[in-house]
Amino acid sequence: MAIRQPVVSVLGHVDHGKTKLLDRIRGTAVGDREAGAITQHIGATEVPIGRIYEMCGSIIGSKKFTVPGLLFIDTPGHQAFTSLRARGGSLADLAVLVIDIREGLMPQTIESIHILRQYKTPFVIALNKVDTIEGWNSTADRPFVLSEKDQQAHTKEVFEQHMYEIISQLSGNGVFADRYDRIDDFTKAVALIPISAKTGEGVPDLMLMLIGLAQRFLETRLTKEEGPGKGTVLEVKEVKGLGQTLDMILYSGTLKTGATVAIGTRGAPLVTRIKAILKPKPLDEIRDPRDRFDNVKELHAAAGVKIAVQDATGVIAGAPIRVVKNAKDPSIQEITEETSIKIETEEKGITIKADAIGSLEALAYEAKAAGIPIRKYGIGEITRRDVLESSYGNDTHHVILGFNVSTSKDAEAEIATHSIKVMTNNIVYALIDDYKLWLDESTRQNESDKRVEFAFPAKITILPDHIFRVNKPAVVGVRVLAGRIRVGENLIDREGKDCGTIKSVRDDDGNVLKEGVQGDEVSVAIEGVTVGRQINENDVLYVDMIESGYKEVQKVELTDDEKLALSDTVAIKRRTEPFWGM
Ligand SMILES: Nc1nc2c(ncn2[C@@H]2O[C@H](COP(=O)(O)OP(=O)(O)OP(=O)(O)O)[C@@H](O)[C@H]2O)c(=O)[nH]1
Repeated sequence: MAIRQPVVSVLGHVDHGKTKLLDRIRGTAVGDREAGAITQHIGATEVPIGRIYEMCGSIIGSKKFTVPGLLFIDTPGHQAFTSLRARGGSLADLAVLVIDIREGLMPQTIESIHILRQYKTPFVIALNKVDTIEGWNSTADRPFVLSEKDQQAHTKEVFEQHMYEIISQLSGNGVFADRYDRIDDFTKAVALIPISAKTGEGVPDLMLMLIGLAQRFLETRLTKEEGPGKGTVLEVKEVKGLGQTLDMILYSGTLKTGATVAIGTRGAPLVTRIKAILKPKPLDEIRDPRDRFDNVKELHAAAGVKIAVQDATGVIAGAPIRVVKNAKDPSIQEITEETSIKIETEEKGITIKADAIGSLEALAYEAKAAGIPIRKYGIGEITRRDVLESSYGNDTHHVILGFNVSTSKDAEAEIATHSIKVMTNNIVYALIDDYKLWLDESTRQNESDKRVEFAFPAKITILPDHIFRVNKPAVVGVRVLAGRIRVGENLIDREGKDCGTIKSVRDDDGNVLKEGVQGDEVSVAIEGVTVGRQINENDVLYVDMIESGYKEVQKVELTDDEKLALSDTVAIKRRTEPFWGM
């Protein structure tokens, strides 16, 4: 059975070299036109197997592959990866995760790992910029395993140090990786290929590794399905002279001029007709810029192509496209299913928004993994309606997380009025972390707010030789034995007798304090008592509590000392009211 080229995506942290690598691959792919087999693509670069044999020279040995080549998606980054979908998963059959050998794992590297795992996409790691290792001796386009042999012992050592550092960072993130030429079982370890996107070193090894993995593990997935074409829309463009065009990747079957196609939109699928299938002419054949394309009658997967269609209203990037018999074709239902968003919602939860179906699902996936309930979700900017609808439930749910989206002007006006917390970020897991931090902070805040609302258990003792004033008010030095005391609280003694009200709390220097906490020695002004009558040196006093306050305080986490002070207080109260607090 014939198999098609795997579709390959390139992901990684900003500036780690994704674009440079794709540029290098494009340069590689063009190669020698005389060698034939070079096909120009839209939105993708094909590296035919013949070219890979040439590039790899001796390192490939006598191996032969039936995989006809690799089709790299030209748009790098995990946003492209998640928004370009096929069969409900990612369009990419394989991925290359680019890591700068000097920088190691960065936020978007980790994000990419999460996404690859979520989509179960097999990947290899391109350890980029080896040419920046001190003393590295570069030879353009050489396989890494050969290039490495020519390096000085010290340079090799520095290289290995960097590599092992990254291998250990990866293992800390659950990825067990090793240098590709040291792996025996590719089902157990992720292949790490040192490369330089600048000099092209290691690029042959990378190609070989991708082809090898596709051949060993993806044969069934890549088996050419004959029949109606299936693809994914990359971009919708209006082109002068051609009208509405769609750049797309055809990943299965055949596409013919004149065929009827169903395409995903935000609403019901659009059914339209292909007016023309356009392939870019080789650069050296373009004499007139208006004549950049060749018309083809028929196209087989996998390929990147531009099609001119009669109508493209409402078509979104990342949408599925299928050849159908007519507007009643049952397979249109599949389009509806593929464009439908599958996110579990709960009665109480937060709102999430993202720029595309794939990224929204990625955000939902991470939220679920972090135990964050979702009540509402949607694609596109954060609107006034989102804000209004997020003010249900308790405060911790008054939150909107936005991935790669902006907030509309009229929504901004409502955010403050409805006390909605809006967090946006272009890294999914950073967004989840932001939410968790905010949640911790606001839980703490709520707790301390609650503490202010009612008296807290506290136990103090009046220090000997610290009577500064006898009455009106009495001013005495105390040590806080447990809990904390605040202005306005009433004090009682061990018998439950009233011992006045705290009017002020001050430190040694006379500064006014908000409170005195366990371990503090402070001076307090107490109104309603006289030293020598109701209170005395060495007396132990407690903060008086009311029953409703006691019930509230039980909901708050108390320290062991506070618990002891509380049980003392309860015992005192029950001397006069046996059922106090029950
Ligand atoms: N020395 C050296 N520089 C490199 C290499 N690969 C990339 N660079 C440089 O690193 C910088 C970032 O490379 P890009 O390809 O733009 O990185 P990117 O990952 O595509 O970045 P974004 O598109 O911004 O996410 C550029 O200045 C490149 O020239 C390499 O192998 N060696």
